Amino acid sequence: MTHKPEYGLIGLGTMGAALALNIAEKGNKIAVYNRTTKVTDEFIAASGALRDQLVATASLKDFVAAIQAPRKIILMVPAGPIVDAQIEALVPLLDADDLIIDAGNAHYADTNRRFKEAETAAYNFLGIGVSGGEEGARHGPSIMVGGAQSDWEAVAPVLRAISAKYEDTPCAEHMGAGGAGHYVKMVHNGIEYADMQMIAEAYAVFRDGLGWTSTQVAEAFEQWNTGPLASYLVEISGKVSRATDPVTGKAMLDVILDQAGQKGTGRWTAIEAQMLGVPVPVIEAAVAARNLSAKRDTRIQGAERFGSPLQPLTSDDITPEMLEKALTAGKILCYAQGFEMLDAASRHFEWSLPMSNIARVWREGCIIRSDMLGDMAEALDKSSSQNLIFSAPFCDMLMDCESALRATVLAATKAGIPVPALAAGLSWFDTMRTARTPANMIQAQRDFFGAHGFKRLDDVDAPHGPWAAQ
Ligand SMILES: NC(=O)C1=CN([C@@H]2O[C@H](COP(=O)(O)OP(=O)(O)OC[C@H]3O[C@@H](n4cnc5c(N)ncnc54)[C@H](OP(=O)(O)O)[C@@H]3O)[C@@H](O)[C@H]2O)C=CC1
Ligand SMILES: O=C(CO)[C@H](O)[C@H](O)COP(=O)(O)O
Repeated sequence: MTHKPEYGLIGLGTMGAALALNIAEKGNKIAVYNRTTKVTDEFIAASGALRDQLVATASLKDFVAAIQAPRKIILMVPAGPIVDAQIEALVPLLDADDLIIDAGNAHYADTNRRFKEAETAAYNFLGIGVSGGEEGARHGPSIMVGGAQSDWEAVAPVLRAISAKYEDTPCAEHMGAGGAGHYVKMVHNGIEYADMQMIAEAYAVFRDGLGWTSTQVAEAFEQWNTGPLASYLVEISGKVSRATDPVTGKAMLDVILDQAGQKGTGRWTAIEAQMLGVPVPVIEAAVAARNLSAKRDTRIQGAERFGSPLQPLTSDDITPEMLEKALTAGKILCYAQGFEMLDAASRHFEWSLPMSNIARVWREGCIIRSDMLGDMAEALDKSSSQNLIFSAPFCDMLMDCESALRATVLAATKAGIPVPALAAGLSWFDTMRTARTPANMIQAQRDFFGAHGFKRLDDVDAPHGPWAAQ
């Protein structure tokens, strides 16, 4: 008699189908269910040698019945109300001790709420962030787990087995209780937005400033991927720059509309950073840039009304080497902001986030994987709360790259090329090394119009200004 699978997965879309095959390939039988049965049939038909590991079901009732209790059921459906509806449909069919694992990009607050609902209804729940896109889900994603330690331990062998490996170390870790896993995934995506935006800004300097072709841009990205910027996003930027459109024969990038999509995780990161009072201006600039990109009609109207600001640049203004250093600085600054946010969240939500292990889990499998993360993990091992810009080797790297970042922002500004994320990184860095900011002016203004009071630099006990007398 064949054993029933312990695992089941609902939602055979891009991520769910790949994850189910990954789980099957690692020697686990898995039951699958999809709202549209035709998709299940096609998935099974294409499953090849893994067919015997898969148990296809056509109803939720059959799906639950096909799994051995205590069941481990992975949801890979769009985040939000669909997850709630799926849980609501599932729960009446479950036994106590069954475990629901939401593996989509849920908002951590929804995940916290779902934990409470699970406690009341007596099933177990995990919220896990999965990164790596379709390829990662199929062959090794980075996995960030939130929930009870005992539930993590129940699934850890399988999650570790399917995860990406960095020198044999699985990129799957328990981040903490409740929504901790989804929170870490959210910040991962915020950094992803910032990383992508800064690469796009470098592309803009090449394309609009130096007049480079996509092939020339591809060469620069390919070169950069052998140095400190070595990362998945730089690698794929080289690939997309090199690609040719099979329809027109033009460079692929030259036929793609300049409106960036978004599902919301970057925006959530910016909002949550504001809630914590942690500045993440590079991420905020990246989110704003996506929003601005969407306003194409207004931008076209602006170009017609005000004229394009674009001026050509020469190699006297900017070189690929300078841009590489500028991007290196920008990358350090945006990761520093992301980790500072995670440290603040860890304390605020009392999660004890494993800061250096977050960097380790991101070394492979996920979209922001990059060579720099190994050094970041070591720096966070030494001090998990000190901002990364103060840690070796990033302190020295920033000193080395700062002038190139400044020159890049200056050159781009002179040429009329918007570089909001790089400029935001530079301003943040400049502020972080300014012992006396102009915030004394803001304090004086606040006191003038609202008697809000201020602290003084000296010991004089006079917390208000002489405004009435002015
Ligand atoms: N794509 C990516 O690169 C990544 C995505 N994610 C996250 O993973 C989750 C899934 O994303 P992805 O695989 O890309 O999405 P897809 O759109 O490819 O697949 C969605 C799946 O959910 C099912 N579904 C949609 N609506 C409902 C509904 N109302 N009730 C039941 N099932 C429904 C679909 O079934 P049907 O066939 O019937 O439509 C399909 O199986 C999301 O939370 C996403 O943010 C996380 C990391 C990376
Ligand atoms: O989570 C991911 C990778 O880590 C997804 O690819 C994410 O959906 C991309 O976000 P957006 O659609 O907002 O660009």
